[in-house]
Amino acid sequence: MGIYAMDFALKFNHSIFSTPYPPKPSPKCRFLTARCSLPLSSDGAATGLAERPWKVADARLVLEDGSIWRAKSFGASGTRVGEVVFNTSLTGYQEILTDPSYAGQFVLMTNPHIGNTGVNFDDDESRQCFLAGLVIRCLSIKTSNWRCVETLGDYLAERNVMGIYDVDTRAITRRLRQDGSLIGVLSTEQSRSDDELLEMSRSWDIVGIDLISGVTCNAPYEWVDETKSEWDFNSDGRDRDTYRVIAYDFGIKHNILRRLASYGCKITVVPSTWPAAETLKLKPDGVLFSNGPGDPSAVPYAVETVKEILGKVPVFGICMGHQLLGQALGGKTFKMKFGHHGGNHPVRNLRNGRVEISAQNHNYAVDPASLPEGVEVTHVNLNDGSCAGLAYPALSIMSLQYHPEASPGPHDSDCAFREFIELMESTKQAA
Ligand SMILES: NC(=O)CC[C@H](N)C(=O)O
Repeated sequence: MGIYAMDFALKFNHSIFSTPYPPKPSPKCRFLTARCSLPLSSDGAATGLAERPWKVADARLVLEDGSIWRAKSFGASGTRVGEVVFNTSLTGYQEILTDPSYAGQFVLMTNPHIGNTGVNFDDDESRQCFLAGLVIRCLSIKTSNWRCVETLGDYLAERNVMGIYDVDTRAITRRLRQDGSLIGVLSTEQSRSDDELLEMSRSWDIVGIDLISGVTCNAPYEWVDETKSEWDFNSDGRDRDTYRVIAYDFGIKHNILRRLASYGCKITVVPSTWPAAETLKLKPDGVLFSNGPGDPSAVPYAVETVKEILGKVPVFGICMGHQLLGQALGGKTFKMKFGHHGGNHPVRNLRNGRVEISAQNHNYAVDPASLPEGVEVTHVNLNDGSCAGLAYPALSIMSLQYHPEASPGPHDSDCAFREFIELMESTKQAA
């Protein structure tokens, strides 16, 4: 970590140190004093993350546009190819690392300081990290959190995930915003030439690949865990009837399941290829189509399953599930320039006019103009006007392009789960 980063860390933590902000001239000396007195040998050695004087740039990120970004590696070593996307979340890197929707992608965090809260036992959103790698500006040399059990670097190394730091994430983000998503190759292998890595990046594409088959579960299972009481922020689900929900796992995040359970659902999670007929045989009150990685046009089998279920039971689609619903209704999806990835995207709920701050992670979107009459656009992304939610009341369909379960938050859209419960309730009563 450079002096700039340490200055940032100290300014950022000014309230902890009770120093005024902006600091008066004298604290400048205190920054340097603090930096020199960092206990590198004790804490540094314990975390394994101390920047040693001899750590030099040992990794390259080669983008398909021909740019080469030298960086320092942490986590696993090797060579990986993937699509580079930037995420603007300030918190939640553990949840992001374990969101299966990032399969095939390098996640670049725009927050310049990552790793400071380490990794804990509770925050994984799936059984493993499926992403291609992590790209960050500064790797925290210390961890500080009451739940921390491990450093970010150790966590990634154990899971064979590559990370790089000391790279100009701001410059790469500006390039992605200007030119759109880019494929990149990350490598620590000095034996590979720049040209070889560039060729690799240019001969791979995320479009048209079924990434869901690599992340879905192998067999159906029951899910019972609710949001833990110390974390629950909404008691809406208490004292309700129970609803039997089948959740299609296209890369499902655990917090979707926890929120459904907290709202009183009895959930069976099924693999992405689970036949619609088997689902209907179980006579569920509702079906959830989950989030998931990659191109929704590359999984026609999933669209067929959705089609067979529509109109027979209330359904809720989240992110990939929303895109598959859009296609099943006859609409089209398209790839966005650089997508939406972050925990701070404003969305307008057109039914009640309310603005929700939402967590988002998608590169594709449904084209509302391609949808048949009767399908209602219920939510709009306020950053670019793209479709953020759909409903088709005649067939008891609702869907969101973003994440109502957002973990670690924001929680503005949690009410979508209550709406799904109400959809199942009203359908039950009408039967
Ligand atoms: N989070 C998701 O479900 C992502 C959906 C899809 N993979 C996309 O990038 O648009």
